[in-house]
Amino acid sequence: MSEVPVITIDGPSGSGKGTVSSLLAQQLGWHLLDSGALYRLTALAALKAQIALDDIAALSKLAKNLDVSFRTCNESSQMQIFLAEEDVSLQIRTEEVSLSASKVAAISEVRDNLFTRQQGFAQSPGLVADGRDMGTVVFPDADIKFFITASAEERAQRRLKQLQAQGIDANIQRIFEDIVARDRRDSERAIAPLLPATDAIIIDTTPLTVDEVLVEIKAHLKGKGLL
Ligand SMILES: Nc1ncnc2c1ncn2[C@@H]1O[C@H](COP(=O)(O)OP(=O)(O)O)[C@@H](O)[C@H]1O
Ligand SMILES: Nc1ccn([C@H]2C[C@H](O)[C@@H](COP(=O)(O)OP(=O)(O)O)O2)c(=O)n1
Repeated sequence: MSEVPVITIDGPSGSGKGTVSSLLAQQLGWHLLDSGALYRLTALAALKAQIALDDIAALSKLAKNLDVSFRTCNESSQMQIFLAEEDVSLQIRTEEVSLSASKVAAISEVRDNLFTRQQGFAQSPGLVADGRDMGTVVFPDADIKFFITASAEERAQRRLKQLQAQGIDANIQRIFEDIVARDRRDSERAIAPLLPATDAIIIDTTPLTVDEVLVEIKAHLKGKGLL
């Protein structure tokens, strides 16, 4: 067990881990770590500074010195993400940044330089940590670990709806292919690959709504005395 209670929620793109982690953190009144955002911010900062995605020395320096802050907007309870005082909450979600983030995330020096920063999010009264390696690498002693997944087809459909709701024109075949390619890169990389921790509770959300996933997670939290 960790000093401050930590819940880890790992899983592939579009499994719903971001939605579920954010709702759970709000409902518990705990802190939230969106670790994927740190990789996205590193990628965005590299694109802005025109640093090549194979320049390991420059990228790891960028990750180390990233000037980022996460702020909760009082009216909407939505998280706003700032890079050097610029609100980049939307910029970090573009396809270009998503693709670049998964490349940057495969560099071990970048991961090492983001490690301590991520652990610093574990503050009282507790932390919900969302990512790929929260339960395996960053918080191996977490109080409870979840790995949430869904079929690639379902995840592509969810992403399509999400983009359409934002008024973004999208193509289901392209989204599906991107998801499969990103899954492959995230799972096959040598360092911190996308894998459930051996002690993770695995939830297949393909047939479930967000509320049903939360109900299932909370039942496990109750069982562990965390609720
Ligand atoms: N269980 C679910 N059923 C249906 N849609 C979901 C479910 N979980 C998440 N979604 C929707 O799918 C989209 C992707 O979810 P998100 O939380 O961003 O995934 P991730 O963080 O794993 O990439 C969002 O629009 C979200 O509202
Ligand atoms: N702990 C983490 C979190 C994300 N990553 C990688 C995986 C993805 O390619 C990028 C972006 O992650 P993010 O969770 O924001 O992406 P999705 O919302 O799941 O599509 O970073 C990682 O390697 N380790």
